[in-house]
Amino acid sequence: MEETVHLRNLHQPQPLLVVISGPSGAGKDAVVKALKQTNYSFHFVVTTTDREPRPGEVHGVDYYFVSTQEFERMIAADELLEYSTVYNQFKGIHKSQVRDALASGKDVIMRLDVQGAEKVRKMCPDAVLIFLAPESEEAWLLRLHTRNTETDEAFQVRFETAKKELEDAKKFDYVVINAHNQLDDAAQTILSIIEAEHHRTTPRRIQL
Ligand SMILES: Nc1ncnc2c1ncn2[C@@H]1O[C@H](COP(=O)(O)OP(=O)(O)OP(=O)(O)O)[C@@H](O)[C@H]1O
Ligand SMILES: Nc1nc2c(ncn2[C@@H]2O[C@H](COP(=O)(O)O)[C@@H](O)[C@H]2O)c(=O)[nH]1
Repeated sequence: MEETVHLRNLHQPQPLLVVISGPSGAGKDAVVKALKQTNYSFHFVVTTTDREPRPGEVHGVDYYFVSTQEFERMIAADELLEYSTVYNQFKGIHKSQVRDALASGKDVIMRLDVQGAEKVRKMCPDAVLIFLAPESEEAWLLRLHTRNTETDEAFQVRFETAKKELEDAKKFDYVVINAHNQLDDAAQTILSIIEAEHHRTTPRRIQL
């Protein structure tokens, strides 16, 4: 009698939880936007925040904008998977959003500051952590200045925080350089990482 060969069991990709992190101005939002423009189908986690929307930001697309009181209610009700105070404002991720997306079989991508990424690592060791970084200090400063969304004081806080965050890059699984005017290359590298992750012999298993 011939032995059965279980080829079908060899490749069974599981949905990934991918965290894109890195210092302010590294290009996290830009790279997520670039990923959305590719054929890759994923769920982008929309963060809830109590900060005011910036011009052009859309509720439900860029963030869920809520009052501080509503955010505090979510914390008390234990509705958030992760939350942090980032530059004096609350940022957090609703558990149900992530669970529903993973249950649908889609990869889930979230962009978090570095402290948030570390919290997700503790809660979910099988998450894929990607540290996005600019290629030089000059390019990075130019980028942050060109975006023109911070006061001088806020800018300085982000810059000082970023210097510390760079030291944490080694705790991540991957580092991707988002070189100036090479955004599509950075997005492509992230897609390659995700593709490779789907071919692991032992798939990462996300349990929340
Ligand atoms: N590769 C790149 N080349 C040139 N400009 C870029 C590149 N990547 C991003 N940018 C620009 O740099 C600025 C900062 O990018 P972005 O807002 O995506 O950073 P971020 O990491 O999400 O920052 P924050 O953490 O403060 O939200 C934006 O104006 C964006 O358009
Ligand atoms: N810890 C978390 N950080 C988050 C989350 N969503 C976004 N962020 C990060 O906050 C800063 C500031 O963002 P901004 O839009 O106000 O400039 C930035 O680094 C984001 O990546 C989150 O859910 N948790």
